[in-house]
Amino acid sequence: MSAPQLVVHRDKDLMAQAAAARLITKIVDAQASRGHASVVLTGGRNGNGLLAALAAAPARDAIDWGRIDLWWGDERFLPEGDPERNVTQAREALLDSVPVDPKRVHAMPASDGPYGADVEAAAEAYAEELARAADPENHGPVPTFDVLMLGVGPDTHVASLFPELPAVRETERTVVGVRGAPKPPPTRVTLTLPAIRAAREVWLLAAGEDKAQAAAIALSGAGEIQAPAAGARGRSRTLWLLDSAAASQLPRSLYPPASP
Ligand SMILES: O=C(O)[C@H](O)[C@@H](O)[C@H](O)[C@H](O)COP(=O)(O)O
Repeated sequence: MSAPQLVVHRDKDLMAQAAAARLITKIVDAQASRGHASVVLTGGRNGNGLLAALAAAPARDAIDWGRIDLWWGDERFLPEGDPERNVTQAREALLDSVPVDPKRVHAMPASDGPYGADVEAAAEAYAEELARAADPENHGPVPTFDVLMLGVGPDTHVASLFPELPAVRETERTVVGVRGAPKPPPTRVTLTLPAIRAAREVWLLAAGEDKAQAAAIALSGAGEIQAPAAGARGRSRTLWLLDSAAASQLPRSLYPPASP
Protein backbone atom coordinates (compact mmCIF):
# COMPACT_ATOMS: atom_id res chain seq x y z
CA MET A 1 0.00 0.00 0.00
CA SER A 2 1.39 3.39 -1.02
CA ALA A 3 1.86 6.19 1.49
CA PRO A 4 -0.85 8.84 1.31
CA GLN A 5 -0.28 11.79 -1.01
CA LEU A 6 -1.69 15.17 0.02
CA VAL A 7 -2.97 18.03 -2.11
CA VAL A 8 -4.11 21.15 -0.28
CA HIS A 9 -6.30 23.73 -1.96
CA ARG A 10 -7.04 27.29 -0.84
CA ASP A 11 -10.66 26.68 0.16
CA LYS A 12 -13.60 24.26 -0.03
CA ASP A 13 -14.93 25.48 -3.35
CA LEU A 14 -11.57 25.33 -5.09
CA MET A 15 -10.98 21.87 -3.63
CA ALA A 16 -14.31 20.67 -5.08
CA GLN A 17 -13.57 22.20 -8.49
CA ALA A 18 -10.03 20.83 -8.63
CA ALA A 19 -11.15 17.40 -7.46
CA ALA A 20 -13.88 17.38 -10.10
CA ALA A 21 -11.34 18.23 -12.80
CA ARG A 22 -9.08 15.47 -11.49
CA LEU A 23 -11.96 12.99 -11.59
CA ILE A 24 -12.90 13.91 -15.17
CA THR A 25 -9.34 13.22 -16.30
CA LYS A 26 -9.20 9.94 -14.40
CA ILE A 27 -12.47 8.72 -15.91
CA VAL A 28 -11.56 9.82 -19.45
CA ASP A 29 -8.20 8.02 -19.17
CA ALA A 30 -9.86 4.84 -17.85
CA GLN A 31 -12.39 4.87 -20.67
CA ALA A 32 -9.64 5.42 -23.24
CA SER A 33 -7.50 2.58 -21.95
CA ARG A 34 -10.13 0.03 -20.83
CA GLY A 35 -13.32 1.10 -22.54
CA HIS A 36 -15.16 1.89 -19.32
CA ALA A 37 -14.68 3.36 -15.85
CA SER A 38 -15.80 2.29 -12.38
CA VAL A 39 -16.18 4.94 -9.68
CA VAL A 40 -17.42 4.81 -6.08
CA LEU A 41 -19.23 7.93 -4.89
CA THR A 42 -19.50 9.23 -1.36
CA GLY A 43 -22.19 11.18 0.44
CA GLY A 44 -21.85 14.26 2.61
CA ARG A 45 -21.11 17.91 1.95
CA ASN A 46 -17.66 17.41 0.42
CA GLY A 47 -18.78 14.47 -1.73
CA ASN A 48 -21.84 16.28 -3.03
CA GLY A 49 -19.83 19.47 -3.48
CA LEU A 50 -17.52 17.58 -5.81
CA LEU A 51 -20.47 16.20 -7.80
CA ALA A 52 -21.99 19.67 -8.15
CA ALA A 53 -18.64 21.02 -9.33
CA LEU A 54 -18.42 18.16 -11.84
CA ALA A 55 -21.92 18.95 -13.13
CA ALA A 56 -20.81 22.55 -13.77
CA ALA A 57 -17.38 21.67 -15.22
CA PRO A 58 -16.85 22.74 -18.87
CA ALA A 59 -15.10 19.43 -19.60
CA ARG A 60 -17.91 17.38 -18.00
CA ASP A 61 -19.01 15.76 -21.22
CA ALA A 62 -15.57 14.58 -22.14
CA ILE A 63 -16.80 11.65 -20.05
CA ASP A 64 -18.78 9.04 -21.98
CA TRP A 65 -21.62 8.82 -19.46
CA GLY A 66 -22.87 5.60 -21.03
CA ARG A 67 -19.67 3.76 -20.14
CA ILE A 68 -19.25 4.40 -16.45
CA ASP A 69 -20.33 2.21 -13.52
CA LEU A 70 -21.25 4.22 -10.43
CA TRP A 71 -21.26 2.59 -6.98
CA TRP A 72 -21.63 3.95 -3.45
CA GLY A 73 -19.30 3.64 -0.49
CA ASP A 74 -22.24 3.83 1.86
CA GLU A 75 -25.90 4.68 2.03
CA ARG A 76 -28.31 5.84 4.64
CA PHE A 77 -30.86 3.02 5.03
CA LEU A 78 -33.99 5.08 4.33
CA PRO A 79 -36.97 4.76 1.95
CA GLU A 80 -36.44 5.16 -1.79
CA GLY A 81 -36.35 8.84 -2.75
CA ASP A 82 -35.73 10.06 0.79
CA PRO A 83 -33.90 13.41 0.46
CA GLU A 84 -31.35 12.22 3.01
CA ARG A 85 -30.22 9.25 0.91
CA ASN A 86 -26.80 9.66 -0.70
CA VAL A 87 -28.13 8.51 -4.07
CA THR A 88 -30.94 11.08 -3.92
CA GLN A 89 -28.41 13.82 -3.28
CA ALA A 90 -26.09 12.52 -6.02
CA ARG A 91 -28.97 12.58 -8.51
CA GLU A 92 -29.77 16.18 -7.59
CA ALA A 93 -26.11 17.26 -7.70
CA LEU A 94 -25.12 15.53 -10.93
CA LEU A 95 -26.79 12.34 -12.14
CA ASP A 96 -30.05 13.93 -13.27
CA SER A 97 -27.99 16.29 -15.48
CA VAL A 98 -25.95 13.68 -17.39
CA PRO A 99 -26.97 10.72 -19.60
CA VAL A 100 -25.81 7.89 -17.35
CA ASP A 101 -26.95 4.35 -18.18
CA PRO A 102 -29.48 3.56 -15.42
CA LYS A 103 -28.34 -0.08 -15.43
CA ARG A 104 -24.85 1.12 -14.47
CA VAL A 105 -25.97 3.28 -11.54
CA HIS A 106 -25.70 0.81 -8.67
CA ALA A 107 -27.60 2.37 -5.77
CA MET A 108 -27.58 0.54 -2.46
CA PRO A 109 -30.98 -0.90 -1.43
CA ALA A 110 -33.54 1.34 0.27
CA SER A 111 -35.31 0.44 3.52
CA ASP A 112 -38.61 0.01 1.63
CA GLY A 113 -37.03 -2.09 -1.12
CA PRO A 114 -37.04 -5.88 -1.66
CA TYR A 115 -35.27 -6.52 1.68
CA GLY A 116 -37.56 -4.33 3.76
CA ALA A 117 -36.00 -3.25 7.05
CA ASP A 118 -33.45 -6.10 6.99
CA VAL A 119 -30.27 -4.05 6.59
CA GLU A 120 -28.05 -7.14 6.70
CA ALA A 121 -29.96 -8.68 3.78
CA ALA A 122 -29.65 -5.39 1.90
CA ALA A 123 -25.90 -5.38 2.54
CA GLU A 124 -25.57 -8.99 1.37
CA ALA A 125 -27.49 -8.20 -1.81
CA TYR A 126 -25.13 -5.32 -2.60
CA ALA A 127 -22.12 -7.56 -1.93
CA GLU A 128 -23.55 -10.04 -4.45
CA GLU A 129 -24.07 -7.27 -7.01
CA LEU A 130 -20.45 -6.22 -6.57
CA ALA A 131 -19.26 -9.81 -6.91
CA ARG A 132 -21.24 -10.24 -10.14
CA ALA A 133 -19.53 -7.16 -11.53
CA ALA A 134 -16.04 -8.18 -10.37
CA ASP A 135 -13.42 -8.49 -13.06
CA PRO A 136 -13.12 -12.17 -14.07
CA GLU A 137 -9.34 -11.95 -14.36
CA ASN A 138 -8.78 -10.90 -10.77
CA HIS A 139 -11.41 -13.16 -9.21
CA GLY A 140 -11.87 -10.53 -6.53
CA PRO A 141 -15.16 -10.05 -4.67
CA VAL A 142 -15.56 -6.51 -6.04
CA PRO A 143 -14.74 -4.73 -9.32
CA THR A 144 -11.39 -2.99 -9.57
CA PHE A 145 -12.68 0.50 -8.96
CA ASP A 146 -10.70 3.18 -10.79
CA VAL A 147 -11.45 5.73 -8.08
CA LEU A 148 -13.17 5.25 -4.73
CA MET A 149 -14.02 8.56 -3.03
CA LEU A 150 -14.62 8.99 0.68
CA GLY A 151 -15.69 12.03 2.66
CA VAL A 152 -13.92 12.16 6.02
CA GLY A 153 -16.01 12.76 9.11
CA PRO A 154 -14.87 14.94 12.04
CA ASP A 155 -14.45 11.70 14.04
CA THR A 156 -12.29 10.22 11.21
CA HIS A 157 -15.09 7.97 9.93
CA VAL A 158 -15.23 7.17 6.21
CA ALA A 159 -18.25 5.69 4.44
CA SER A 160 -20.23 4.37 7.42
CA LEU A 161 -17.20 2.93 9.16
CA PHE A 162 -17.18 4.65 12.55
CA PRO A 163 -14.39 4.42 15.12
CA GLU A 164 -14.49 1.26 17.28
CA LEU A 165 -17.84 0.04 15.85
CA PRO A 166 -18.12 -3.52 14.41
CA ALA A 167 -18.17 -2.53 10.72
CA VAL A 168 -14.64 -1.13 10.74
CA ARG A 169 -13.38 -4.42 12.24
CA GLU A 170 -14.83 -6.52 9.37
CA THR A 171 -12.05 -8.35 7.53
CA GLU A 172 -13.98 -10.77 5.28
CA ARG A 173 -17.27 -9.36 4.00
CA THR A 174 -17.25 -6.51 1.45
CA VAL A 175 -20.54 -4.90 2.52
CA VAL A 176 -22.20 -4.84 5.95
CA GLY A 177 -25.16 -3.28 7.68
CA VAL A 178 -24.57 -0.66 10.38
CA ARG A 179 -26.92 0.00 13.30
CA GLY A 180 -26.42 2.72 15.89
CA ALA A 181 -24.25 4.95 13.73
CA PRO A 182 -23.33 8.12 15.65
CA LYS A 183 -24.05 10.18 12.53
CA PRO A 184 -27.78 10.13 11.74
CA PRO A 185 -29.49 8.20 10.40
CA PRO A 186 -28.40 5.36 12.67
CA THR A 187 -28.97 2.53 10.17
CA ARG A 188 -26.72 2.35 7.12
CA VAL A 189 -25.16 0.06 4.53
CA THR A 190 -21.41 0.39 3.98
CA LEU A 191 -18.45 -0.99 2.12
CA THR A 192 -15.85 -2.42 4.48
CA LEU A 193 -12.12 -1.70 4.52
CA PRO A 194 -11.30 -4.82 2.45
CA ALA A 195 -13.67 -3.58 -0.27
CA ILE A 196 -12.29 -0.04 -0.08
CA ARG A 197 -8.74 -1.32 -0.37
CA ALA A 198 -9.56 -3.15 -3.63
CA ALA A 199 -9.73 0.22 -5.41
CA ARG A 200 -6.88 1.30 -7.62
CA GLU A 201 -7.09 4.77 -6.13
CA VAL A 202 -8.75 5.96 -2.92
CA TRP A 203 -9.39 9.70 -2.66
CA LEU A 204 -10.26 11.14 0.75
CA LEU A 205 -12.07 14.47 0.72
CA ALA A 206 -11.61 16.75 3.72
CA ALA A 207 -12.54 20.41 3.60
CA GLY A 208 -13.41 22.71 6.46
CA GLU A 209 -12.06 23.49 9.94
CA ASP A 210 -14.17 20.70 11.40
CA LYS A 211 -12.00 18.13 9.56
CA ALA A 212 -8.63 19.48 10.71
CA GLN A 213 -8.31 17.28 13.79
CA ALA A 214 -9.54 14.19 11.92
CA ALA A 215 -7.00 14.71 9.13
CA ALA A 216 -4.16 15.20 11.60
CA ILE A 217 -5.12 12.06 13.56
CA ALA A 218 -5.62 9.87 10.50
CA LEU A 219 -2.38 11.01 8.89
CA SER A 220 -0.22 10.77 11.99
CA GLY A 221 -0.14 7.01 12.38
CA ALA A 222 -3.44 6.30 14.16
CA GLY A 223 -4.82 2.77 13.85
CA GLU A 224 -7.76 2.08 11.54
CA ILE A 225 -10.08 0.89 14.32
CA GLN A 226 -9.71 4.16 16.21
CA ALA A 227 -9.41 6.22 12.99
CA PRO A 228 -11.07 4.45 10.03
CA ALA A 229 -9.80 7.06 7.56
CA ALA A 230 -6.29 5.80 8.34
CA GLY A 231 -7.23 2.40 6.92
CA ALA A 232 -8.60 3.74 3.62
CA ARG A 233 -5.76 2.98 1.22
CA GLY A 234 -5.75 2.39 -2.54
CA ARG A 235 -3.81 -0.37 -4.28
CA SER A 236 -1.77 2.09 -6.29
CA ARG A 237 -2.68 5.48 -4.80
CA THR A 238 -4.10 7.06 -1.68
CA LEU A 239 -4.81 10.74 -2.17
CA TRP A 240 -6.01 13.19 0.45
CA LEU A 241 -7.70 16.23 -1.09
CA LEU A 242 -7.92 18.96 1.54
CA ASP A 243 -8.50 22.65 1.83
CA SER A 244 -6.16 24.78 3.92
CA ALA A 245 -8.60 24.83 6.86
CA ALA A 246 -8.68 21.03 7.05
CA ALA A 247 -4.89 20.90 6.67
CA SER A 248 -4.30 23.46 9.45
CA GLN A 249 -3.44 20.91 12.15
CA LEU A 250 -1.25 18.62 10.05
CA PRO A 251 2.29 18.06 11.30
CA ARG A 252 4.61 20.37 9.38
CA SER A 253 6.45 17.31 8.08
CA LEU A 254 3.29 16.22 6.25
CA TYR A 255 2.14 19.53 4.87
CA PRO A 256 2.98 19.60 1.14
CA PRO A 257 6.02 21.70 0.28
CA ALA A 258 5.08 25.28 -0.57
CA SER A 259 4.96 25.75 -4.33
CA PRO A 260 8.38 27.15 -5.50
O1 LIG B 1 -23.53 9.04 4.53
C1 LIG B 1 -22.69 9.90 4.83
O2 LIG B 1 -22.89 10.77 5.65
C2 LIG B 1 -21.38 9.93 4.11
O3 LIG B 1 -21.16 8.91 3.27
C3 LIG B 1 -20.28 10.12 5.11
O4 LIG B 1 -19.30 9.13 5.11
C4 LIG B 1 -19.68 11.46 4.77
O5 LIG B 1 -18.90 11.35 3.59
C5 LIG B 1 -18.84 11.97 5.91
O6 LIG B 1 -19.64 11.97 7.07
C6 LIG B 1 -18.38 13.40 5.61
O7 LIG B 1 -19.51 14.18 5.44
P1 LIG B 1 -19.37 15.78 5.28
O8 LIG B 1 -18.55 15.98 4.02
O9 LIG B 1 -20.77 16.30 5.16
O10 LIG B 1 -18.66 16.27 6.51
